[in-house]
Order: sequence, then structure tokens, then C-alpha cells
Amino acid sequence: MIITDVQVRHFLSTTRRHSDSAGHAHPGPPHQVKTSILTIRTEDGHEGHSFTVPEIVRPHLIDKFVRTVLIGQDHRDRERLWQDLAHWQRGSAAQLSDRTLAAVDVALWDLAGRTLNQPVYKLIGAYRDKVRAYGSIMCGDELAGGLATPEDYGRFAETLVARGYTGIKLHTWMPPVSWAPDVRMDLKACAAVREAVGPDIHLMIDAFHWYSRVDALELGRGLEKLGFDWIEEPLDEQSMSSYKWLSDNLDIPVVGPESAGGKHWHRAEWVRHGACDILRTGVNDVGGITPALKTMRMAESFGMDCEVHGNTAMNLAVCAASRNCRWYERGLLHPFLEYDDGFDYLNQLSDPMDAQGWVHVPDRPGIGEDINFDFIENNRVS
Ligand SMILES: O=C(O)[C@H](O)[C@@H](O)[C@@H](O)C(=O)NO
Ligand SMILES: [Mg+2]
Repeated sequence: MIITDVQVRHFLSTTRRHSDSAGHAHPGPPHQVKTSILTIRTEDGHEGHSFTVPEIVRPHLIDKFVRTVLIGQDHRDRERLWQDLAHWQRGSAAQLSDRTLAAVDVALWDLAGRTLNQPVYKLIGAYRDKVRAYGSIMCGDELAGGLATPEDYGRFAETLVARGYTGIKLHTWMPPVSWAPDVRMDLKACAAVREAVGPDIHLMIDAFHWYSRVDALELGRGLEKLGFDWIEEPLDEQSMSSYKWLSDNLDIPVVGPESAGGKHWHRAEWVRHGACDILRTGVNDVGGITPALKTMRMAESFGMDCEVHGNTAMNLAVCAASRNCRWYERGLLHPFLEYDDGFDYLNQLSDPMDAQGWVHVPDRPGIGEDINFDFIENNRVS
């Protein structure tokens, strides 16, 4: 049970997902990206893994903080190890981010599952074996036949419903798109989707993240007429009082915070101040499965849903082990990409979805990823 090693390996993975200058994902030609796998090993040879990007597990962080906290410890002491690592953040000169905490926590949960030959969502205490998915569409673009017009969104939404999705979330146009942001265009895209899919499909929006209060109010009021389920991140989430103002002035539920720091502590303040109607968490956003569950349980005690940000097995495990979230965010999706092709370093999808829109939680030991270790070794760069 004692942790004896923490290892980081980097390998090249091929993807058609590219990031724009604002960090939003869009389709493009296949290219290789450097991907990292963090492995935590115990004296009896058991291993737990998590995937991330190299910057999140750079040597300074692994040597100064992660190894210092983990080596020699009982891997089952996840709560204490998470707390110890989180306490290091204050003295890390802002180097030790929640993303690194998440990578470590996920690998510890994966280690527990693989050691016991059990899926993590069952170890946590499962609530269900399948979760309804909404299709999370990429931010808009200026690609002909992509997501360049409201009609493009409508057509794509039709294909998503045909695939089985019963919920669809639009990420609308944001800079660097030349003319974005534009509330009126956002509403035209939302209206085109509602027209295309009819009244029974659940629709949500994740809008430009820095609208003014007035713009966000106009957007929200327009969405109320279209019967949308929620409005997400239309304002800068650093202004909790703006979200309280928006929530007080809208009927459509306001979801958040996604990108704001502060883990479950800050999300408790959002609840206390009435800054949202539906809370939000995400394994990468709050520093792991451990704090994501704390956020989820806290929301439940206030009678609130808490929707989970992001795809992959780690977020699916949180959804499967929780009653008070309605969706799994499956994405990001685009007409030019085939999401079901998955990742080249996994042997199969971690979030397979049936024709009725249900994602079935893998019954595999650990987080639930079927890792292709041969691929990783064959494409390893360090
Ligand atoms: O800003 C983006 O690129 C997207 O909003 C992205 O973060 C997406 O994962 C999201 O916010 N989902 O809710
Ligand atoms: Mg979002």
C-alpha cells in the first residue's frame, strides 16, 4: 500500500483538435500533441494513472511537491494526501495549480480501483450505471459548413439528435472570431437549434464568458422564450455579485461557477450568496475527484443540482456516483469531427453512448480507461 514511485511519461498523440488564441477548441488537420501520463506506483507493484498535459506535471511540481507529499505514504489515504498537497499551493508561488492536484488525485483513485479490481464509481458509492449525455458543441467558427452560421448549428443539432442525444449545449461564437461576441447572433443560433430539434430536446448555452450584465440579461431573456434549460458562464465568474444580480433578474437557471478558482470552498460561497441556481464542478476545475465530490454533496444539502464540467472517465465517475446531477457533458463536438473515434492511446471509449443518449459507465477496474500502454511506449518522447 506504500507509495514508492511517481513517474511521468510523455508521448505523442494525434488529434484533429486545435486550440485558438483564446484557448477554445476547433477542428483542423491531424497533428501530434505531447501528452503526459502520470503514474503512481506502490511497493507491491500496483499502479494508478492519469492523463494530462506536460506543463501540469513538469519536474519542478513533481519533485518539489508531489513526490514530497506522496512517497512513503499509504496510497489509500487520499483525503489526507489531497489536503497536504492543497496546503502546499499557498507556498508554491502560484506554481502548484488545481490541475496538478487533479492529476494526482485521479491517479490515486485509479490506483485504488486497480488495486481492488473495482471501478472507481463503485468504490465511491455508485448511484447509477448509466448517465444521460448532452452533446456539448464546440465554440462557433468561420469554417464553411462548420459552425459559421445559425443554420450550421441547426443542421448539426439535427445530426446530434439522430445520434441519440436528448440534450445539446451550444458554445456560441467568441473571439478570435472576427465579429464575436454578439448576443443577437447567439440568440439566432439558439433559435435555429430549437427550430431544428423541436420542443422536447433539452437545450443549454455556454456563452461568451465576459458579457456585460446588460448583454447577459438580454441573452437570458431571449433564451427563456426558447425554453432553454440553463445559461452558463455569460459573465466573468470572478464577479460573484454579478451572477447574483443575473440570477435574481432571470427565470432561466444560471449555472456556475466553472472556471472560478477556490475549489468547493468558493462554490459554497456561490450557494450561500445565491449567485447561481445550479452549481457547477469539474475534476480539473476544483482539483480532483475528491473535491468534486465535496462540491456535489454540498450542493445536495442545499437542494441544488450540480452539473459536472467536462468529459472523460474521471468526470463520468463523479456523475455516476451522484444523484444531484442530470447530465454528462459529452464533447466537445463539431460537424468535422467524429467524437466516437476516441483517443489513439485508449483501446476504447471511456464514455460509450447508446442510440438513446445514455452513456454507460465502464465496469473496468480504476477510473475506467482502457489504456493502450504499447501505444504509449511506441510513441514515447521522454
Ligand atoms: O471556453 C471553452 O472553450 C469551453 O467553454 C470549454 O471550456 C468547455 O469545456 C466548457 O466550458 N464546457 O462547459
Ligand atoms: Mg462551460
